[in-house]
This record gives sequence, structure tokens and C-alpha cells, in this order.
Amino acid sequence: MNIIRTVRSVAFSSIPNRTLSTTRSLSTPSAQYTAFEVNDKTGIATLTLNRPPVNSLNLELLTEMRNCLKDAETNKCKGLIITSSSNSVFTAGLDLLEMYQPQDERVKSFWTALQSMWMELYGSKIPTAAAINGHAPAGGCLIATACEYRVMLPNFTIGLNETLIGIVAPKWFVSAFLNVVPRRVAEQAITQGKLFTTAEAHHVGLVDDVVNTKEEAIAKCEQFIASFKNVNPYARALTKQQFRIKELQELEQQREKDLQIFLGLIMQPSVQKAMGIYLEGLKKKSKKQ
Ligand SMILES: CCCCCCCCCCCCC/C=C/C(=O)SCCNC(=O)CCNC(=O)[C@H](O)C(C)(C)COP(=O)(O)OP(=O)(O)OC[C@H]1O[C@@H](n2cnc3c(N)ncnc32)[C@H](O)[C@@H]1OP(=O)(O)O
Repeated sequence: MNIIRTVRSVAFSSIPNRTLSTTRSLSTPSAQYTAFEVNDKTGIATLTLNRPPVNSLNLELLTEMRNCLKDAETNKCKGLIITSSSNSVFTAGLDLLEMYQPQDERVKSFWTALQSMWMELYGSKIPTAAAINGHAPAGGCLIATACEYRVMLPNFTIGLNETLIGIVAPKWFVSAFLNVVPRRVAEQAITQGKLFTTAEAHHVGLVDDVVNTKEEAIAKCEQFIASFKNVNPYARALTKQQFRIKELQELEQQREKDLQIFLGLIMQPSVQKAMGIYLEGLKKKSKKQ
């Protein structure tokens, strides 16, 4: 048994407030794209996405995220904060290269990993918060809306822009978005593929707060998590479940169908063509910078 395994077995509810070190890493030695740390004093876990240049969500990153989410719950962390190691991108959403001219088995594992990660995050028993310290299009917005609280830094963008790429945001992407913004705003924005600026996102309620630095964003998330300190965690988890069970059950029961719909859509020649053009545009823009 290595040190990391020993740490993993610690339940944070049993750690007194006066532990010596500030944070401890729970990342597995094989973690490539994430850093996962727990603050000894608060018991709050921070999952930092770290896949330069833009944290695009590939199979490996999604799998690591899911493992961290499970660990946070198993270790009875007081809450979980998701953030990014980049100064300008929270996550660029799904890795388009996983869906463009994909390999059969890999693309299936990729979508299945996305479903699993989302169900783990959306259904997490512990309080979850997103410190959005950069752009959060599409899959980035999906992660943010799966959390219970969002705080964002100024002058970035967030939203479900799938229609601009010629793809469709699945129902479970939409339902989480609908939890935080009014239906009318959601329908218009998602059909337009609208990316909201931070200020617009705050105005429509897509993010709860706006702050100027990553440190302030983390502090806001900690405050949100601390707001449950007098609440029974079991009662809290069951109450949260009542709000979220419908979407979770729906996806759980329809996982295979959802996968087949995804494959059917992305494998259409017109969709592949649109994705290719979009990727080309991103590459051209990146070369100009
Ligand atoms: C009847 C129907 C029922 C419903 C059916 C549903 C079926 C389901 C269908 C499928 C659903 C899929 C859902 C998809 C969700 C997604 O998340 S798709 C991804 C969407 N993401 C984006 O559009 C963001 C694109 N990226 C950007 O806009 C910018 O990169 C940025 C995030 C704003 C950052 O800008 P900047 O810092 O300037 O970086 P760049 O220079 O642009 O990029 C650097 C390199 O990274 C590459 N890249 C960027 N984003 C991605 C990405 N998402 N995937 C892969 N690669 C990406 C970019 O090309 C650059 O590469 P190089 O040129 O090689 O350096």
C-alpha cells in the first residue's frame, strides 16, 4: 500500500481542524491531466483541470475527473471545487479530435466516459462548485452547470455553442442548463449557440457571482461550501437528490440509446464536414495569434 492509498482512505469528517499541513494531494501517480488536492483544514477538495493548451476533454481527462469525483465522495470531503490551471480557459469543452474522424471503439469509450463523469458530478452527494477562471464553452458549460454554485472571472465566455459547430447539445446538457436559467433564455441561447460574456452570464443567472481573481473565486466557492456547515450531510444529499434524480435516472436508463444517438449524429458526413471546417478555423486563428 503506498502513501496515496493511505491518504485516500481518510474520512475528512474525522479530521480535526488543527492538522499540520494545508493541503494534501490525492492524485493517483498515473494522473496526467488533473491535480486533486484536499485542504486539511477545511476538508474541501479542489480538482484542477490541467491539460494544456485548452483543457479539452478527452477520454483520459474525463476518466481522471470521474475518479477524482468518486474519491472526493469516498473520502467524505466537505465539498468539491473544480477549476483550471490555465489563466484563460476553464475548459474548451469536449475534445473535438475525439469526435472528428474518430476510431470506433475509442469514440464509444469517450462518450461513455462523458456520461459517467457527468452522472458522478451532477449526482454528487457533496456540495460542488465551479471556479470558472477562463472560457467555458459547451462541455465547459456542462461541467459548470452540473455544479451547485458557479463563480466566474470577468471578460470570458460561457454557454452551449454546439449549434454553431453543426452539432446538437443532448437533452442532459440542456436540462442542467435549464436548472439555472429561465426556459425562454435557455431555448433562445442554445438554439443560437450563444456564448455569454461573464457579465451577461451573471445577468441571466448562469453564474452566481463574478470576482476578479482565481483566489477570490476559490474563496467564494469555499464560502458556498461552508454555508452547509450546520446542515446534516445525509439530509442534504437526499434533498439534493430529489432535485436531480429525474435527469440522472433518465440518462442511466437510456445510456445505450444516448450513445447510439450520439454516434448516429456525429458520423453523418455533413456533421463531420462541419466539424472539420470548425477545427480548421480554430487552427487558423491559433496560428495567427
Ligand atoms: C435529434 C437529435 C437529438 C440530440 C442528439 C444529440 C447527439 C449528440 C451530438 C454530439 C454532442 C456533442 C456535444 C459537444 C460538446 C462540446 O464541448 S464540443 C467543443 C466545443 N468547444 C468549442 O467550440 C471551443 C473551441 N475553442 C475555442 O473557442 C478556443 O480555443 C478557446 C477555448 C476560446 C481558447 O482560445 P485560445 O486560448 O485562443 O486557444 P486557441 O488558440 O483557440 O486553441 C489552442 C489550440 O487548441 C485547439 N482547440 C481549441 N478548442 C479545442 C477543442 N474543443 N477540441 C480540440 N482542440 C481544441 C485549437 O485548435 C488550437 O490547436 P493548435 O492550432 O493545434 O494549437
